[in-house]
Amino acid sequence: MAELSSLSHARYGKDKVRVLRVVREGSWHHVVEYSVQALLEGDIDVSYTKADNSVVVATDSVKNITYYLAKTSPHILNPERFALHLGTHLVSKYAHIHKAFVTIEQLRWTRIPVETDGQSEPHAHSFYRDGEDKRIVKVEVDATAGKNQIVGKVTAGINDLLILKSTGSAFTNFVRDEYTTLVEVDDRIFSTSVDLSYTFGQFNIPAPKDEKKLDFVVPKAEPGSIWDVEVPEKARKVTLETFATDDSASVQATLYKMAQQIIADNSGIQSVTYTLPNKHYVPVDMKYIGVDNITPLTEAEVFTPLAAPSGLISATISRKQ
Ligand SMILES: O=c1[nH]c(=O)c2[nH]c(=O)[nH]c2[nH]1
Repeated sequence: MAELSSLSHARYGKDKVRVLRVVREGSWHHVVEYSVQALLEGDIDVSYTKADNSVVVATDSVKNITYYLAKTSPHILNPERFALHLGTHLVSKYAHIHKAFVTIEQLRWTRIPVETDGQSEPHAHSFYRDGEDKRIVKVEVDATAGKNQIVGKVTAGINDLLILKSTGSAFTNFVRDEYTTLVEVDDRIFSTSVDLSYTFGQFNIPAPKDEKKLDFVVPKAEPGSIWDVEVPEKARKVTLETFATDDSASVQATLYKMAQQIIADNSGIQSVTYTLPNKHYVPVDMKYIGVDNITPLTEAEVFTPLAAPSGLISATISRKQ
């Protein structure tokens, strides 16, 4: 049996480490809620092939390290930096672990606006979930070339940002043949659930200098770079505003405009991927109850969402070298 197969890929760690962290600046509190996945690669083959656990940093320990850094890292409020800090610690602490893959899903907690003296002010310690979209950060920390030559790679973005526009969207001039039943429309509902990810160019990470390998140094934050904390909010804003204002010829054409704008705005971003389901809303034919809701089609007022099937439009747009 042994000669027939070999281990070609191995990676393990902890998934769904859920953490809410409170940072107190006096009475002004910050909160973040993350679900963290931290996976390891390295000289771990014998744990699979020889039942030798001496190379295994237990996934329970990976969970404990995640909580330890959630408590101690000065970068906890920023998921990119926290993920890089965690990954850098893992590859620095363990000689035989060469790569760490950290994925963070961040849930929204936004300050509740409270009216005080006729002015709406964000509350100091009360928050609400103002959207089911999540911020996603995927980090690879690679110390394969040596513990003093650590390389970081980051892809970040958004999942599940649900949007809809009731006009400003057309779909015409597509292939017409014996399979075509779709009618051309110059006005329709356009709804999608945005998954966006953008990838930064790789960068060097200084090795932690302290004995416990807990140091993590953040360099100067050039605008549009991985260290620029404004990038995520800018990308979300561009996505929403382009969707709202584009006179859409198709999901494809609007997607391309969003991605182009993100690349133009952020010099550190190398490529942008959107995945956009076309969540169809169909006009209801109400003739059977004596109401005309569908002539002309562009003036339909009552629609029903079609759960399935949906279109699925995806593309990656890359910066020209
Ligand atoms: O924007 C669209 N792109 C398509 O590729 C497509 N296909 C379809 O049936 N409707 C749409 N809409």
